[in-house]
Amino acid sequence: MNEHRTLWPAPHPTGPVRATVRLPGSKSITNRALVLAALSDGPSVVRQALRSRDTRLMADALTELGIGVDTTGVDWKVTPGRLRGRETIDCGLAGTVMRFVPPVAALADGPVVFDGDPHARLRPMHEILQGLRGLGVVVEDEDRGSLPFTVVGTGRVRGGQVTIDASASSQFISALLLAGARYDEGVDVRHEGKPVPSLPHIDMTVEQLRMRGVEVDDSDVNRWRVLPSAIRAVDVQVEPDLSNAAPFLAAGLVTGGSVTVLDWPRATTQAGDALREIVTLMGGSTELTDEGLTVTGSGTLHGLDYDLHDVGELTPAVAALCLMADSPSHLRGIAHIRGHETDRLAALATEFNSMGGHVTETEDGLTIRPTALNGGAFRTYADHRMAHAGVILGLAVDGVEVENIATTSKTFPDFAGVWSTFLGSSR
Ligand SMILES: O=C(O)C1=C[C@@H](OP(=O)(O)O)[C@@H](O)[C@H](O)C1
Ligand SMILES: C=C(OP(=O)(O)O)C(=O)O
Repeated sequence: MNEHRTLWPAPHPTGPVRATVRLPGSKSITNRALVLAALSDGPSVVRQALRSRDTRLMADALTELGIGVDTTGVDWKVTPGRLRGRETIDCGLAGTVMRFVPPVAALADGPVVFDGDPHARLRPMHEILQGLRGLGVVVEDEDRGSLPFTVVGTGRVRGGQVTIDASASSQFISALLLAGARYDEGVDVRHEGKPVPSLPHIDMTVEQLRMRGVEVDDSDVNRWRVLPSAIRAVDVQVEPDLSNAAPFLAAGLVTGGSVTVLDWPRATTQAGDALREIVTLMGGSTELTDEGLTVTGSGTLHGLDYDLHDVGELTPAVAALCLMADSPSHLRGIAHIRGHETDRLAALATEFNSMGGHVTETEDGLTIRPTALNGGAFRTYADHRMAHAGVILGLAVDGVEVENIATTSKTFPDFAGVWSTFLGSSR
């Protein structure tokens, strides 16, 4: 049977879930740390790097470009070197690879070809390619504005001022900032267009740059300046991936149990930290201690009227929770997630409705009305977070079968095993 057609019976707990879990590292932090380590002035270590498809693709991409990336241990060692062209980079379906690596490849000494999974060719790239051109880089894409394309590296980049429309993805901005310190004039990036989504992710980029001694001015709205400088090699500790905590916290909330995610940071730029507010608004309680974050549910969920513009990657999990609420929900500000791993608004509406849901797509979000739900096959469209939505549904509904659960390997090693063990460890 084709692996992608396989259906995985989502565990359906029969009582309140009371369990603790330690989560793998953050994709966003790991991939930023790898890029910055590659551009640094000496070797450094990414401690407890996330070992998943997206981070392996990043390690492989940097290796192709001539960087030493030793991924044999829990801590990954990165040794910068001369950036090499005449290579081909596989981006898979990773936004962070297809957006963050081209500005690095522009510093290589020859052309670098980029391509990825079939769906990756549909993800927005035009504005970042235009941004690179505006900074003096030659990019050949036969006017596609998407993968595949070639970045013609010449060993150096002029840099300077550029204006792009980053309303489709914050990663366009992050990408130019991450490599910008290594350009002759640094970068001065302005955004013009509808509001930039996922601003916490840009804050994460700025924080990671400043940690390495790079001067960044983000004092104006829609403008980010990175001064030209060396990037200091710094060892970093990767935080647990808080967006991937969503299904685990949902287990406490949906079943009226209590779940602890260990090592939840007290302060973080991760978008997933918004789960604390969302869980509370839906009727759960949260407690943040030195051990981690504990979410306790009452077994009843309230509907949500919420703008997810800053934290769009949480939408599939939050929408699944809304499906089980006692009142309608309106999720707004997320038109851009039509350009994520799949068109997430369409995919969520289609799959939830096939389980008896009453979900309608709006121009920039979803309206979700509570109904009686049924089991059945839940399709995932090669999207890890669709699989998370499916297993959350399985918490409340018997007989949910999640297609291609292995798609979760994009950002979570052995999610199915960890999820089953976690639910099985409930006291
Ligand atoms: O920079 C990053 O690490 C990310 C930025 C966000 O992208 P968008 O701005 O395209 O939503 C987020 O959704 C994605 O999961 C990771
Ligand atoms: C949008 C996401 O990923 P990517 O980094 O591929 O854009 C995501 O993980 O939800």
